[in-house]
Amino acid sequence: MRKIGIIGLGHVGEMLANQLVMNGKVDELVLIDEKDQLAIAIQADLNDAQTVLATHTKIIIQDYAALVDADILITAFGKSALMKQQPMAELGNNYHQALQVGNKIFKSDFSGILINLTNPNEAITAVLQQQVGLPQKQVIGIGTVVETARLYHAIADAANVAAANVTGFVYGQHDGHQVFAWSTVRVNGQPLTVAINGHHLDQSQLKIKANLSNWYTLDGLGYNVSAVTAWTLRIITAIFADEQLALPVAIYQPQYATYISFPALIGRQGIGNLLLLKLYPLEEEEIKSAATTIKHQLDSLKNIKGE
Ligand SMILES: NC(=O)c1ccc[n+]([C@@H]2O[C@H](COP(=O)([O-])OP(=O)(O)OC[C@H]3O[C@@H](n4cnc5c(N)ncnc54)[C@H](O)[C@@H]3O)[C@@H](O)[C@H]2O)c1
Repeated sequence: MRKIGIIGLGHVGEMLANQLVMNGKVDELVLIDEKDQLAIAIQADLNDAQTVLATHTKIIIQDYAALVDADILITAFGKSALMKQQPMAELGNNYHQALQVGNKIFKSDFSGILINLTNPNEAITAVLQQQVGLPQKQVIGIGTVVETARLYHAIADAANVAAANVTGFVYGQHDGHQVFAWSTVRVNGQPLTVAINGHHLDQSQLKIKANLSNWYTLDGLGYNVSAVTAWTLRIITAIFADEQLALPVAIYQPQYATYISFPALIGRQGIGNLLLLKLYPLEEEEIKSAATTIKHQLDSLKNIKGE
């Protein structure tokens, strides 16, 4: 039996629940939000939709105790409307929510893999890991997975190839101190220093295009939802199938002594081996600097702890 929990049923949590149920990807789904009526509404709506499906998902709502035997828990609580002010504007609010939610998860005796989507991603993942008390390899953030996907999209468009032909990673801090590790990027095995499918690709243009994709989405919708949902589903599949899939998720990286977005293998155990790739010295420096930014963000939380 596959059992998943989702905490926070806003744009992202609701879409994720919808995709999991509609595609028959889960046998039991636990849905939790601070708004009771929202959880009741989503449960009713999904159960109505299930009348046409050949699969069935048992949907449980507002019950932390039901997480005890869940395989995977997604945290997607927050207040994404704050991001219109600036990318890290959710920090104070989400920190307080993370303390409360983390404590309730701890009391539920949940022992599976926690995937955190809440922003600021690396910092909140670190806070949740502390609160929940699970081993670091079982507490993962979505990190720079979506930034990496945007880079694939930009390269695929510029070189007229499929995004699936692109590999490589953006490291660092989601929505903040991102590090585009060009040394890791390949298109069908070729580095960007050679012509790709007859196209000479300009790194700074690719970076602008990747960031623009985020800008267009936020400008028109006011939030991001489809890409993060699709990649979370991809991670869920990798966990259930024990794939050892490499993605730049937010993980505890001992070398930097902090949670940071860094490529690692994902499987049934959560995080397996980290990918210690040979990067350009400048990239190494930038990752170190991103780690410092994340540590400062975590330090700043100590000052608001007493609120
Ligand atoms: N990493 C990414 O690529 C990415 C992409 C999109 C969103 N996000 C982040 O994911 C989070 C959710 O995004 P969204 O657009 O769905 O937000 P949203 O504001 O639409 O919804 C958040 C939901 O969380 C609920 N909530 C708040 N505090 C709670 C608590 N203590 N317990 C239970 N529920 C609680 C709210 O009631 C609301 O329904 C945000 O932090 C957002 O920044 C990350």
